[in-house]
Amino acid sequence: MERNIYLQTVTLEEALQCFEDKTTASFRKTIEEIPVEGSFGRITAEPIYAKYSNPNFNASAMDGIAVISKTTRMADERNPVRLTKDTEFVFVDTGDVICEPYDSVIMIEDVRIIDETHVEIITPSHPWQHVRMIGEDFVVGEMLLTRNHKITAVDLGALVSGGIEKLKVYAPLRVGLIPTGTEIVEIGTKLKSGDILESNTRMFAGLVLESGGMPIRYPIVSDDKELLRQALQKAVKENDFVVINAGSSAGSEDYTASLIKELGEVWIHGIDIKPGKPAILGAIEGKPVVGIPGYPVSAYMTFKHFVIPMIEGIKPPQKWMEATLSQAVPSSLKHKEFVRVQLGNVDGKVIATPLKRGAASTMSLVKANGILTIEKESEGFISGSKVMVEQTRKHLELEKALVSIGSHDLIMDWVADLLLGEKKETYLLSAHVGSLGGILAIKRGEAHVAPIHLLDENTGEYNVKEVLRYLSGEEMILIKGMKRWQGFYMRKEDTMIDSIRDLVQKNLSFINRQKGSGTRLLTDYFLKKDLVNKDQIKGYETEVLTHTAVAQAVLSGNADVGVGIESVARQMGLSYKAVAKEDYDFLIPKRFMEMTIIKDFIDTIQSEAFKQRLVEAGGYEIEPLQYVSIGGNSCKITLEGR
Ligand SMILES: Nc1nc2c(c(=O)[nH]1)N[C@H]1C(S)=C(S)[C@@H](COP(=O)(O)OP(=O)(O)OC[C@H]3O[C@@H](n4cnc5c(N)ncnc54)[C@H](O)[C@@H]3O)O[C@H]1N2
Ligand code: MOO
Repeated sequence: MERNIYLQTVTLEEALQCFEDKTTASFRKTIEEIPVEGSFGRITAEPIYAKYSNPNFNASAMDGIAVISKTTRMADERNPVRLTKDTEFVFVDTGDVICEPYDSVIMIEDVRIIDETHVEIITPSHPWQHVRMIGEDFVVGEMLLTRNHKITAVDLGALVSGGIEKLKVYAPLRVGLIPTGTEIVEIGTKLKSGDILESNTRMFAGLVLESGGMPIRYPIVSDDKELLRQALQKAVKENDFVVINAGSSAGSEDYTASLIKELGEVWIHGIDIKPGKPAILGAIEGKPVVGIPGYPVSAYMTFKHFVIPMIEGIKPPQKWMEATLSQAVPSSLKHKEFVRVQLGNVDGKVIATPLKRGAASTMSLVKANGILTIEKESEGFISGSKVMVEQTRKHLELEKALVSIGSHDLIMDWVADLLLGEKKETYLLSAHVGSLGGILAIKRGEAHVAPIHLLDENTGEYNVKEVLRYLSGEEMILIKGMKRWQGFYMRKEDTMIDSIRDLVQKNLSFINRQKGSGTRLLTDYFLKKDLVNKDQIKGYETEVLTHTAVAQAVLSGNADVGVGIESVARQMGLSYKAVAKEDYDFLIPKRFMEMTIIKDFIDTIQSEAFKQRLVEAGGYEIEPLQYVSIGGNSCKITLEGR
């Protein structure tokens, strides 16, 4: 069995430098001449000069009459000047040619029509008044665009006005994309256990297009060295740049590095970054070849660092901003790490909420609008640290982000969707850290809203006590009215229970929620009520962060029973036994209540469309909203509905 152990790693900076040095010598861009109509988004290969002036003649800028300026010099209120058609004036419209002897235009509003052939004016018209002189915009021979300029829509207008029919641009870099792996299958295949849908090169194709290149995607190649060799040789022949996806690490069937070495050279294998460590940089026949690690986030990171700048010809500009971390991000000291974050603006402070760290988490890429870099040999950051974050979605305005941190529920996804559907501007960023985590985020000024459901066992009341306990200083609004059902998740055949006691008696395993979540509190309340000790529960120590993760564990057989909301049980087709109806409240600092994003949020949860979704999902009830005002150690209900 052939294995390649590559643990020789270099820093990202060294790798970038090496790649840049080695490729500029060997790698040229071809230039092509194309019609102007097809040049949008292309990069100019030479400066472009106007063939015509704009305008190309003296043109009237207004509807009116063209006059000879010197004949109007004496006009005033008391001594109007009378002009005769065709010798002293002609009627002109905007854009008409102004030619000798005329040199000036008077707007029609300022002309008194006397008869068919005579007009009078009462103010002099100075030379070139309301005339766009030849070349006013640009003159023949003037440079319209420099070289290395990416052609935009407005540039197209200027080019055509300047008479440019064809222009020289760089041929888009042809980027060959080879997906590899015996377990990798095309979209449309019915998945068997072990199959993985080929998604990385689809993402790459998008990234190549976004950067102005031309993606050429090849069929999936299984882990067979000969087939891979053929695919690689073909791609090298047909492209300027080749990307091989997966097979980069130390597996017994990871051939990428050894093949590139056989056919060309490998400069680097292994970079001190996470995700993205096993990346390979090399060349075959003078064309750069990059071996990309298979995990989607690793794939994205290496593509972003090594392929995109090569396509664009320049390193794309980065936009950095300072942000406060809402959760700790510890690091292992071993690599430079890239953590995907959600950036939002709370009270003028940019808050970065870290997303899932795993290299296989595609959703962390989908949800992120920023990337936080943790340098090698750094222990990471504690919650509340000020960090610099690279913004990845510049079109999203942070001011429009409604930051929600707290308990998990599917309804937050529906709210997000409805906000963008109906309000179109406010977008929801929601992080699931449990109810207590939500209250603490509000306390630290890191969220606008916290969805919470914390039961007070003694009174049966929800949330008020905990809000008072942590947030007695500032006035808070607790929006009440949402109710939801929680119960046991079970598989139909074998794991049916009616109570926690049954769970113990039937010796079934449990999947728990994290400490600080409302569902964990509810579970502990069931235990107390049924006089069951947590040590009797198999799996009590295994925690996950969401209802969906609990349901998935039960569905897959990794656990037998869990506690969660009804809507998720229905969505995932699990058996379910209802046990408790709880208040799912929204905690909002009073000072935010007048913000548009908060008003949009409240409008949305009161909308018919939202209620409709609750009905469709099942397991929810919504009553007219009540605003409970909590602050200064007091609690009063101030408003009913809106
Ligand atoms: N013993 C070691 N094992 C691994 C190491 C290591 O240092 N020592 N590194 C790990 C790291 S870090 C990464 S990253 C991965 C890279 O793996 P490969 O590039 O060899 O890729 P595969 O093993 O073929 O695939 C891994 C994984 O990636 C996903 N994948 C692959 N191709 C696609 C695709 N076209 N579309 C979507 N997803 C894809 C899939 O989940 C594969 O299972 O190696 C670790 N191992
Ligand atoms: O480099 Mo791997 O990408 O850390 O997962």
